Amino acid sequence: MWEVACFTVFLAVVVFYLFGTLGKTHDSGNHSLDAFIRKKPPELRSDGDSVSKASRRSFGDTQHYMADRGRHILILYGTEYGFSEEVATVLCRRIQQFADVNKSAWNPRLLSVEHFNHFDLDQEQMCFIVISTSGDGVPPSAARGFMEALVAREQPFSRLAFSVLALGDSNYPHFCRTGKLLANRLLALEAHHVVKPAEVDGEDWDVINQWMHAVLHWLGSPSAAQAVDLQHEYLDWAKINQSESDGYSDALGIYPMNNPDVVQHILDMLLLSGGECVPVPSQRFEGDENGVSSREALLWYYDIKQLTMATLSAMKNVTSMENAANRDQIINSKDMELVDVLEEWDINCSSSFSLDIISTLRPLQPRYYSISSSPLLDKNLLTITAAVVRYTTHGKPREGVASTYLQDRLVIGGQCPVFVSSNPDFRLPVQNNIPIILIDLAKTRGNAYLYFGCRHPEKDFLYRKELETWESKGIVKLRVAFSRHQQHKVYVQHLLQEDSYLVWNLIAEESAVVYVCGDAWNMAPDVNTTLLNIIRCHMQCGIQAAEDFLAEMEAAGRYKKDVWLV
Ligand SMILES: Cc1cc2nc3c(=O)[nH]c(=O)nc-3n(C[C@H](O)[C@H](O)[C@H](O)COP(=O)(O)O)c2cc1C
Repeated sequence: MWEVACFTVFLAVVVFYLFGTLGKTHDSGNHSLDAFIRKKPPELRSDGDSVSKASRRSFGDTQHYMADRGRHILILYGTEYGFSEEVATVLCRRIQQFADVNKSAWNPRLLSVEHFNHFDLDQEQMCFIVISTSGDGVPPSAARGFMEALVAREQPFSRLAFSVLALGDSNYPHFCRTGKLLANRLLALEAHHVVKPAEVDGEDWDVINQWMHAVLHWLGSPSAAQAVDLQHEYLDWAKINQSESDGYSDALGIYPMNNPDVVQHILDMLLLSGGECVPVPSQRFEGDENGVSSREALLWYYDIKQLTMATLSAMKNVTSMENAANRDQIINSKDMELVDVLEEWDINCSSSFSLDIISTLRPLQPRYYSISSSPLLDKNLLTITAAVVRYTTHGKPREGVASTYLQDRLVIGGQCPVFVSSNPDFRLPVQNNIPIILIDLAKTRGNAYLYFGCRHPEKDFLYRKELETWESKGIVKLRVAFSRHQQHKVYVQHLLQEDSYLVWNLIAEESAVVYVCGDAWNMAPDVNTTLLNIIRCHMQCGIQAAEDFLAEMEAAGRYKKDVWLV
């Protein structure tokens, strides 16, 4: 049962704050906002240890990064929401431990593919890449440049050994597409894979662990040592400090705060005062060297809703719940939150156990909201439009972390940690005389045709006033599909089909650009099918030719999607 209310958040002050403080140090306080702001410059680490910071290099380091000799391994990650980074960090730590235990010379270093200008795969001999798929089967935005550079590259790699761990979600039509493309591209460029690539559905740590196990097994084999020269060249990382901002801004990443009442309840059940010192997940945040209080950690740094298998396994060891079937039911139930398991499992807490539990939790991820304002109107104002998520499962009321934080907990005049995340592909055409067809997206210019879908004119017709004003001024031609207003459901694809001649004419005769924005699960595939039907009908062709036509449009940047699972 979903109760959804929409509202617009104005974030002028917040954004000013972000730009005003990035990179500066903060006086200590209850918590420093700087600590939350995701760093844009490259992350360089030789260890994946989330607690020890001794060997972590600051972004200010400009010395030769690979100053230590050894058998170098480059671990790359391409991430949108942080999970690839988390997995790559674990791999880095395991390789480091493996090298320590076996007294071998493996020397891993971890880097985001975002900074592909700062590493040179021609200089590398062994590279493991963890990369997710985002949008509608596209690379994470931070990985686009890297992927494009690889696609454009013609020269083969002479000696690169690699393996790819592709992260994804099989609920999406293009499962793990980026990782698969990447592995194929590297193979085509004559790199050779030394460990079978793997595809991970969601957070399936069994598959992740199997792949890491295979990586370590390979590193232990004589052929791995032979593959890598000990006398590896040094790379110069002096350029790494340069600002990488490209000025694009499409979504606002918000680090939300968990519900303080729920956090208090968890602290009570864990028998913690809230003042104990807890390390912050350093792979995500630049936190306090000495950790933060357990209350602050649970409020700002850790995900208390989506549990990891590590958390459940740790709790399983100390539960006094006898009934294994009930326990397993909880483990298998995806929407059990920390508070539920603590309540139902009758956990025997000790303070060290409680602190260990916290460190097994996933780092709290930022939530992304499309920016719904234009800098052309006011460059100091940034708005987002959010639906407040409240629902019921297992007989309990639940809430979305970020949307309820914005509505219930972030007070007017308050500050909230944010950063801007770009989607450079989802842009208006450079030539402004080209018509555009916008599907489920409220953004207009010139000859714009907007197909907007919602449930009911009185309930969720967002920006109705603005859109109708623009329509009356001839700025946009508006078509609205209501799914719950009349007896029959009407969706945007039905309106596109009705307007088949117009749509075809715009695409074929006027080189229109089509933008699809919103639901990745139903809407985007249905719109895709409708466009194929329109193409088939007007070109009098078969499905393959229509698919080729649409693929060409996509490759030419004339069919763009910004879609997500709702
Ligand atoms: C908006 C959105 C779009 C996604 N699109 C795809 C997709 O097309 N194919 C896929 O296999 N997984 C897709 N995923 C799932 C992610 O790849 C998966 O959650 C992955 O673990 C995220 O890793 P990251 O945090 O490193 O980006 C998508 C996830 C989101 C939130």
